[in-house]
Amino acid sequence: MSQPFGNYQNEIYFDGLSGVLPPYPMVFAELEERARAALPPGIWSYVAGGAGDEHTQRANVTAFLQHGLIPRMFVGAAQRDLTVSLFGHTYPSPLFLCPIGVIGLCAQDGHGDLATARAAARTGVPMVASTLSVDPLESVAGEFGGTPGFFQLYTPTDREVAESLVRRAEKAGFAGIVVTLDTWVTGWRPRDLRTSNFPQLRGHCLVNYLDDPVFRTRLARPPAEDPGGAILQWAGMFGNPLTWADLPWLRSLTSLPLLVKGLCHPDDVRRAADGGVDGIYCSNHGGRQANGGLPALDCLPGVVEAANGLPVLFDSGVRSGVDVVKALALGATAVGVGRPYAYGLALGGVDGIVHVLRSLLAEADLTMAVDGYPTIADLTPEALRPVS
Ligand SMILES: Cc1cc2nc3c(=O)[nH]c(=O)nc-3n(C[C@H](O)[C@H](O)[C@H](O)COP(=O)(O)O)c2cc1C
Ligand SMILES: CC(C)CC(=O)C(=O)O
Repeated sequence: MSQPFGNYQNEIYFDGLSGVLPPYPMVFAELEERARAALPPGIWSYVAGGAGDEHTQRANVTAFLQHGLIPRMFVGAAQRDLTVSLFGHTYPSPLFLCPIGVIGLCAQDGHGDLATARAAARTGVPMVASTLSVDPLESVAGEFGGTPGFFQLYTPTDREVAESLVRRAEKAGFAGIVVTLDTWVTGWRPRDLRTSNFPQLRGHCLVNYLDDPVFRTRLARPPAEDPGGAILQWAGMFGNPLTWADLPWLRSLTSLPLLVKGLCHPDDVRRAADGGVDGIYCSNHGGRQANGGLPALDCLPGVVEAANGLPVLFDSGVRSGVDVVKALALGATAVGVGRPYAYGLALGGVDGIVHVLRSLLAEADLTMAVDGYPTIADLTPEALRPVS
């Protein structure tokens, strides 16, 4: 049995009774509103924004409303089990922290990557650490405590630099490599075009390249002497339009578990599985990359079926504990928290992230208790009906 996450509710009640108001919002709408006020406008619009008119981004969220949980009685769900086994490690809950490239900049001290890793250590919720970080991947992994996290690779076109990043992630103790496939080019993002701060934001998140011994051999002069040259060198190798022909090479890069992020089509899932990946990560990048697509949740059942038993990580649109329960019922092995934890970080650093995670878990746990689904195994598509 995992820890009773619902106890967080009692803690808040008792704090409230002793006159200490909960310092952070309990629901996403308020979290978002307060983060908007707390973050510098350019960072806010970058994090909150998406592709085109953001229809897909909104649909990711509303898709959850199309599914209703059916409560079951006489189940006696007094004990719940939310533990999940992933690649040989048992995590206390099915949540994970999505890779967020500029998460570093959402923290008041500019070290949001480290803060996220510390929140992972405190909650047992693993972090998928982005290549695009403010803090070096070795320092991030150094904060994981007993919660092994994953390294998300943006694959540079320079294969030796890619290999070096993976070697470093292995050496730093990451538990797996997540290769993101849907962002080799940035989508059409009107909010970023309006604020035109995207290049500057990215420029702050290149430490993993600038520190990399192989990347540095590609530079005429060290980054400290010629920062502009280093950024240009990086920009020239960032976007790698990978094809299926690259999968054997990606697979050969590591013996760690390899996951591919951004898969929504069952045929792609089957082909990736045939190519030897260890896990599928179903996501549409939170609607940041292509507008006009299906909500990621609608793709999940097909992905799960095609994955044929491989673990399926899911993100895009998760805003509540009930959303977590629904994604599990549709077959996700683990459910990713994206923007909500960025907002928690902006409001309260490590404590803010921990609060967001504990709130999601308390709501998920209590929903499973009330609705009579005590374990994740009990959550099947049968637990859901379409909302008319
Ligand atoms: C500001 C921001 C930066 C992101 N950076 C990355 C990244 O570096 N690598 C990656 O694979 N996904 C990145 N993502 C996508 C997330 O991993 C995830 O797919 C998405 O946030 C899920 O959608 P949601 O935030 O609406 O729940 C980013 C998302 C946001 C909001
Ligand atoms: C486009 C990348 C540089 C970062 C990212 O993944 C994102 O902003 O969604």
